[in-house]
Amino acid sequence: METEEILEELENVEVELRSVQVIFNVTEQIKQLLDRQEQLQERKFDLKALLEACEASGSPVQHAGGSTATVENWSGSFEWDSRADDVRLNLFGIPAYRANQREIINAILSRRDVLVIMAAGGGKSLCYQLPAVLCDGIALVVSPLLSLIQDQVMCLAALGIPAHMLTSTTNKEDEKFIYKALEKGEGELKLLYVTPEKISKSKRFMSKLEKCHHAGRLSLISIDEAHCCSQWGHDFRPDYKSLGILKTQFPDVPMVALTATATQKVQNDLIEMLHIRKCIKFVSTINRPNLFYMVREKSSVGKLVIDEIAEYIQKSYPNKESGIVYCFSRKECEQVAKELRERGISADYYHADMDVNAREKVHMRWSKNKLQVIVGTVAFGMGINKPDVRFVIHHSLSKSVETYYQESGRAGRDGLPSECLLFFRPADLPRQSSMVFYEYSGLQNLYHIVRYCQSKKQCRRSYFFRHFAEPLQDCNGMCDICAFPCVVSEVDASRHAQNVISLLQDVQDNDQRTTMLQLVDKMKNKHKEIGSDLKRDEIEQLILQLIIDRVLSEEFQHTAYSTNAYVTIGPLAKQVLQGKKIIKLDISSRQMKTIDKKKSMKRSFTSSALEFELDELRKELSSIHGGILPHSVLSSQLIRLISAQKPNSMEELENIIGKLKTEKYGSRILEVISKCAKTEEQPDNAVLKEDQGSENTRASKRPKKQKDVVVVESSDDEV
Ligand SMILES: Nc1ncnc2c1ncn2[C@@H]1O[C@H](COP(=O)(O)OP(=O)(O)OP(=O)(O)O)[C@@H](O)[C@H]1O
Ligand SMILES: [Mg+2]
Repeated sequence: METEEILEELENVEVELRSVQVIFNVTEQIKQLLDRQEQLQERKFDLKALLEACEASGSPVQHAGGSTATVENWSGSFEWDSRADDVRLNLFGIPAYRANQREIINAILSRRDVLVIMAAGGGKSLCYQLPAVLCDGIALVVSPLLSLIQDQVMCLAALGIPAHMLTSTTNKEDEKFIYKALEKGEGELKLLYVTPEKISKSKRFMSKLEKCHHAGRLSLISIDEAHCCSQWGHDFRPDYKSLGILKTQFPDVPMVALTATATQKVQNDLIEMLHIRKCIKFVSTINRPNLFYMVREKSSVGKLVIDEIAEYIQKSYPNKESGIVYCFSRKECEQVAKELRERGISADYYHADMDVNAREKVHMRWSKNKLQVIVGTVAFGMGINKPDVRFVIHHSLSKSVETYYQESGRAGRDGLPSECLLFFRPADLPRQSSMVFYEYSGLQNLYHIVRYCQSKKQCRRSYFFRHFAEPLQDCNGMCDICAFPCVVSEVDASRHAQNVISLLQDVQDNDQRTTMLQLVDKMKNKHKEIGSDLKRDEIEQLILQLIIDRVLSEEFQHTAYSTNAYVTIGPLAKQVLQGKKIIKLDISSRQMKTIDKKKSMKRSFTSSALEFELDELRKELSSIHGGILPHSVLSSQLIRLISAQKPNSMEELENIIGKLKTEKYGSRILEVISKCAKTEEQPDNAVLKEDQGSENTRASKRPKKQKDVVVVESSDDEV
C-alpha cells in the first residue's frame, strides 16, 4: 500500500473509532440514567411514605403497625405485664423500658410476627430475650457473627439465663447437649444462638429443630441484624437468604426480625424474604441525640492528619476513654496505629488479614479498657458491643451513608455524649469509588456520603433524617454545622465548570484518560495561564461537586494490581455547557476570600462580634473543664440569647443560663460582654469582612442588632 492510502485508512479507522467511542459513551450514559431512574423511583417511594407518616401523625416517628390496617394498642395492659416487669427489673436489672421495647415485647408475646427497626444501642436484644425467658420452650436466635453470639451468650449466662450457641466452634459435648434439649426437651435451654449457615447447610440441625417444634417447644424465632437478608442492605449475607424456610416450616411460631437500619426498600425486601407479610412493624427514630457529628477537612499530608487525630484524642479524652479510628485499608490501619502510638496514644490495629486469635486479643484488650483506641477497617464491625465508646473517628470516608451511620453509631451506645468525627478530602473519593463501583448503586451510595461531607450549611443530623426518610427532629446543636455556624454562601461556579468540561473534552479528543487529581493539575495549569486565582483545593472541590452532580462521571480500568478511577464527561455536561444547568458551590467564609472574590464583594453584617467572642470563650472553657464539649458550656441558642439580651449582672445572666452555668462561667461571660460593648462604642474598630450576603446564609438568620459590619470567621474547628 502506498503511504497515502495507509494514511487515509488510518484516518478513517480513527474517525470510526471515535464514533464507536461516542456510542460507548452514550450507552454508558443510558445505563447510568436507567440506574438513576430506578434510584429516583425508590427515593420517591421513600418520600411518599415519609409524607404519609408526617401527615398521619403530625409527630415524628415511632409508629407501630406498618403493614396492618388495624392499629392494635400494644401499650395497653396485658396478662403478662407484672411477670414481664419482674423479669425486666429483677433478672435483667433494667429499671424501665426504652421507647417501643414494651410494645414490641407485647406484640411478640401475643404471638405476632414483628419487624423492629431501632437505632444501634436502642435495646433490641431485650425485645426478644425477655419474651424468650417468659415463654415455655426454646427461642431460636439467628445472628450473623460469632463474636456477637459469644458476647450475648456470655451476658445471658452472667444473668443466669440458660443460653447456648451452635456454631462451628461448638464442641461435641455441647452439641450433644443442645440436640438433646431440642429433640427431647432435656436439660435447661432457653435461648439457642446459631449462625445462618446452620439453617442453610445443616440438615441435621433442621431435623432436630423440627422435632422441637413438633413437640411444641419452639417458642420464638429471632433474626438479629435482619438487614443482612436483603442485597439492597449494606451488609448482605448470602446465607440469610435461606432464612425464609423458617416461617414456611414453622408458620405458627412468632418471628421477630431486628435491625438498626433499613430503608423502605430493605424493609419490604426482608418482609418478603422472611415471609412475614402480616408482621407488626415498629420503627423507632434513627436519631442518636447523644452523638455529636462533625466533619473536618483532611490534610493531604498524612502525618498532619495523624497529628490532628492524636491532638484531638489527647485533648478531648485525657482520661483515656475508648474510641475507634476507621481506616480505608489494612496497611493504613497498621500505619495509623503505629503513628498514634508514636504520639503517645495506646492504639492497636484490627483487620481481616490477622488471624482470629490476634484479632480477638486486640478486641479483648480494648473491651477491658487496656487499650484506648482500635484502628480498624470495616472488618471491625457488627460484633462490637462496647457501650462506652466515646468517639469514632473516620480517617477515611465510608462507602455509604448507611455504613457511616452504622460505624459512627458504635459510639455512645450507653446513651452518654459521644463524638463522631469524619476526615474528608476530595482525593479520598477515587480511592473508594474504585472499590464500590461494581456494587449495585455503589457509586450513588458513595456520592451520598460525599454530599454529607461537602455540606457546609445543612445540619448533619437532618442529612440523616432526609436520607432515611424520617421526619426532621431538632439537632440541639449536636453537630458542627449547628454548633459552630459560619457564613456560607452559594457561589455560581458554572463558568469554572464549563472550563473543566472543555478541558476534559480536549483530553478525551486526544484519546487520553485523566484521573481526578490529574484533572485538578491540568485545571490549575490552565488557570495559571489565564491568571485565575482559583486554588487547588477549590478546584478539587469543584470537580468533586461535578462528579456527584453527574456532570462528570467516573470510569474504571483494571490493571493487574489495581483498579484505576478516571474522570469522563457525564450525562449532564451538555446542560452545563449550554448554560441550562447552573453549578453552585457552597463556600464558607474562610474560602470566600479566594473564590470569585470580585463577585462576592458585598458588605453586610451577618453575625455579632459578641457571638463570635462567646463562641471562642466556650471553646476555651470546654478545654479547661476536662475536655467537655463546647456546647455543654454554652449552647448556640444560649449564645444567641446572651447576645440579644446582653445581661450586665450575674442575676441577669442567671435568668438566661441558670444557676449552675452562671456559677461556673458567669464572670468570664460578663467579662466578654463588657469587652465587646466597649469595642462597639468605637465604630472604627468594627471588623470589615467580605460576605456574599446571600439570602441563604446561615448567619443571616442571626439577630442583626448591630449596624457595624461584622462577620464570624470560621475557626479551625469548623467544617
Ligand atoms: N430499657 C433499657 N434501659 C437501660 N438500658 C438498656 C435498656 N434496654 C437495653 N439497654 C442497654 O442498652 C445497651 C444496648 O442494648 P442492645 O445491645 O440490645 O442494643 P441493640 O439495639 O441491639 O444495638 P445494636 O444495633 O448496636 O446491636 C445494652 O447495654 C443494654 O443493656
Ligand atoms: Mg443488637
